Amino acid sequence: MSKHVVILGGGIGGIATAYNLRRMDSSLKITIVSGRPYFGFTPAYPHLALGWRKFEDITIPLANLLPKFNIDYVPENGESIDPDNNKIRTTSGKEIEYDYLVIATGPKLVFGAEGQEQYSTSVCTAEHALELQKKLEEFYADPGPVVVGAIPGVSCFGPAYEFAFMLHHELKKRGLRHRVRITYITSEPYVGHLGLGGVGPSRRLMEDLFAERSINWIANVKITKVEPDKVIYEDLEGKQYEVPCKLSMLMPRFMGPEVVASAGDKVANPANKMVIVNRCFQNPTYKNIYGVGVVTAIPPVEQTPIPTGAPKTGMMIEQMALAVAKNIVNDIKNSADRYAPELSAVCIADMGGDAAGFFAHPVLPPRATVKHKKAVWMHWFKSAFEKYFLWKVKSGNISPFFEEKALELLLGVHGVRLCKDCSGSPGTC
Ligand SMILES: Cc1cc2nc3c(=O)[nH]c(=O)nc-3n(C[C@H](O)[C@H](O)[C@H](O)COP(=O)(O)OP(=O)(O)OC[C@H]3O[C@@H](n4cnc5c(N)ncnc54)[C@H](O)[C@@H]3O)c2cc1C
Repeated sequence: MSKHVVILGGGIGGIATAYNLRRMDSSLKITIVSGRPYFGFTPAYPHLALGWRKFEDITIPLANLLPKFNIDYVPENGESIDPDNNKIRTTSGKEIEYDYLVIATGPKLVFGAEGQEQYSTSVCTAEHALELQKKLEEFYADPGPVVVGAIPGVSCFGPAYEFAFMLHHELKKRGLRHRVRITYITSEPYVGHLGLGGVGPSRRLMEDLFAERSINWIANVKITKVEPDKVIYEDLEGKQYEVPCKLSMLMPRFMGPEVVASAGDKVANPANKMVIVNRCFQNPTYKNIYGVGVVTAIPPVEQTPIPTGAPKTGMMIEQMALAVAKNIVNDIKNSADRYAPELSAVCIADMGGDAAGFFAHPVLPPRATVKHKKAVWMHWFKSAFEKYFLWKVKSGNISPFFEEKALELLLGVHGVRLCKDCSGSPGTC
């Protein structure tokens, strides 16, 4: 009888794992369980907030898409996991048995500063971005100071930089830029750290980009409170300061959702409830459970005075999805070969007219390759990549051979590597 792989989550990680599995083994039964009825291209959510994209441009309904590739779809969230009996329960109480479980739920958002959820905004989901779009329309009619930034414990800083740069661009276009003071406030020890310990000259570059755009910055501080008209932060000595604002967009912290915690401490990291995985993204205790994407527990790149985490970018997630699919298929075939993702990070901060890109390979230093580029073509590249990624999702082929070849030739990235010993922390193979 064919094996059943259940995947929790229909985002970048879940879809990429499902498509890789389908390509590698046409006989597998694959089920995606995901309460959000669409695939959303998360990197375009800041663009959605600014009205530069429509919801329909960057989302694809799952119910019609997945059956085309012989993937079953359950339009509900997973509520609990019973790892000893190999089954999950959905929010409606349906029990689904699995031979292999891939947890790819993305993060639970933690709005850790007092008043953040109430008085600030976010671009982390399409719904948040649409809400922000409405607020921005009111804001343009009566503008004032803006704070953009990240609270302590954030791992995903890219969207905050992007939003600050893109808002600058939009305000200029509307002839409003001179009426809006923009301040970037962050838990990173310096701007351009990005949760990655910096990438080449990212500190100098980000400082220059902010200075050229008249964006003030305050780094190495803890945002503690948001009020309707101000953001309050604390320095390392605990001294408090406030910055007035009419609008703020602050990145929340990420942790694992309740469904991961329900599987117990051998699956959920006690500190952040993310999925405990080894180098090959397999849970060390329950060997038929894997993690892919933002929900996996990866150690920070370095300790920082105010806690920050390592971002899990799209390229890293595609590499995780490829390794996990290979490992599941090899396990079924009784092959001993196991693969670990290389974990290479690409961050492209769109700035409206141009964009700044960074490449770190691998993410954990020492790095073999570090590249950076700021150019007009990078802006067009990011927009073209969005269309290309959505095409991949629509066509059911997430890892076309030409993409693998191009990454190998241009960046020296192979995506995954054969791993002789899976034990050990992610990114160390
Ligand atoms: C605003 C933003 C911009 C970003 N921009 C970039 C970028 O430009 N470049 C880049 O490389 N990376 C970027 N990232 C980082 C990363 O690529 C994205 O976060 C990416 O979407 C993560 O993919 P994922 O599959 O782990 O999670 P998601 O894409 O969030 O997908 C998770 C899915 O699981 C579903 N789910 C949640 N709970 C459950 C449950 N209990 N049961 C079943 N399903 C569940 C969710 O509804 C969602 O559909 C960005 C992140 C954010 C937040």
